[in-house]
Amino acid sequence: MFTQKMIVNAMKVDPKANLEVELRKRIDFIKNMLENTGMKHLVLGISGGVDSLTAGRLCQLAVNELNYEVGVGHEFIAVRLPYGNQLDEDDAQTAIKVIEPTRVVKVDIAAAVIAAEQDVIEALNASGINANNPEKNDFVKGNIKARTRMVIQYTIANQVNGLVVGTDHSAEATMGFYTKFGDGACDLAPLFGLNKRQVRGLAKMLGAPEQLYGKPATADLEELAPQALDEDRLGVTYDELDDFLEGKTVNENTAMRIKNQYVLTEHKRAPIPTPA
Ligand SMILES: Nc1ncnc2c1ncn2[C@@H]1O[C@H](COP(=O)(O)OP(=O)(O)OC[C@H]2O[C@@H]([n+]3cccc(C(=O)O)c3)[C@H](O)[C@@H]2O)[C@@H](O)[C@H]1O
Ligand SMILES: Nc1ncnc2c1ncn2[C@@H]1O[C@H](COP(=O)(O)OP(=O)(O)OP(=O)(O)O)[C@@H](O)[C@H]1O
Ligand SMILES: [Mg+2]
Repeated sequence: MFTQKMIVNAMKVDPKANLEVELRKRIDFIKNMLENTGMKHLVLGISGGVDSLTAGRLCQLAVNELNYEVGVGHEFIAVRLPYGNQLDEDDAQTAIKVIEPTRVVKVDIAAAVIAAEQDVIEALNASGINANNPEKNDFVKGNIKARTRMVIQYTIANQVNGLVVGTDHSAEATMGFYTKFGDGACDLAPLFGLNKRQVRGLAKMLGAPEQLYGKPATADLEELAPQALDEDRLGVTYDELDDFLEGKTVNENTAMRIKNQYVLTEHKRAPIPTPA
């Protein structure tokens, strides 16, 4: 069993972090990734949530600095990936205004997601595997959405010879609250080492309005529960998770829930098992 201390050490959250220092460190990290790989483009989906706003603005600041310091041609491509009409589209547009990305590319994922979902359900039913549970299908379809967004971001990265940026931070990583090889797939994860309140703090420093830096987190993947709050799904609040990751004492049931979820999702953070 993992102890709180083991999880805190692995998730690398500094409770005394100075956000000015964190900001500089993360912009430099992104710049170094571009310099070391020889690539000039960064690609990231912008949802309307605080994580992608923060990571997106860090990317833009990194390419702006590189364009000034080492030469032009560095770009941040913000990708809008709605599933049909997005309920919080206004927030996504506000995020884009804050980020001021080099470019915005929009791809509606609905057709691709529906095609994959329907074809698989049909094939499973034809093979004798019952795939007609509406709740399960809705949950599984949520993961298809996250993985379709991954496919599109990598398609753009392939086209422009760029890197895909991830938005995973330490609160999300602890709970494994992401789709394996979906939004969990990326070439760099500049928010890792921050808990959720630190991500919100960075967003505020970067000029986000309160409506975005204080916005309740939603994966927004379920059609049977649009805009469902992460906290309802996780069974713990981000404040509790953040406190846990800062080494503070939290309610015993909460601590147990976090530790259990950390164990259950260890496979998402670990290298792929091989026989040798
Ligand atoms: N012990 C183990 N060792 C190795 N592999 C293991 C495994 N257990 C499951 N697996 C594999 O992992 C799969 C399950 O993982 P996965 O496919 O990720 O699916 P799962 O973890 O069941 O679902 C993803 C969760 O993340 C949430 N999410 C997703 C995307 C974005 C956000 C957000 O906050 O924006 C949140 C989503 O709401 C849902 O609760 C299994 O089907 C299996 O292939
Ligand atoms: N509709 C969307 N358009 C573009 N990218 C998306 C969309 N939905 C999800 N993503 C991508 O998947 C990532 C994971 O979603 P997640 O909900 O964890 O982050 P967020 O929406 O940025 O912030 P929050 O967790 O506070 O809602 C996003 O950061 C973004 O890169
Ligand atoms: Mg979100």
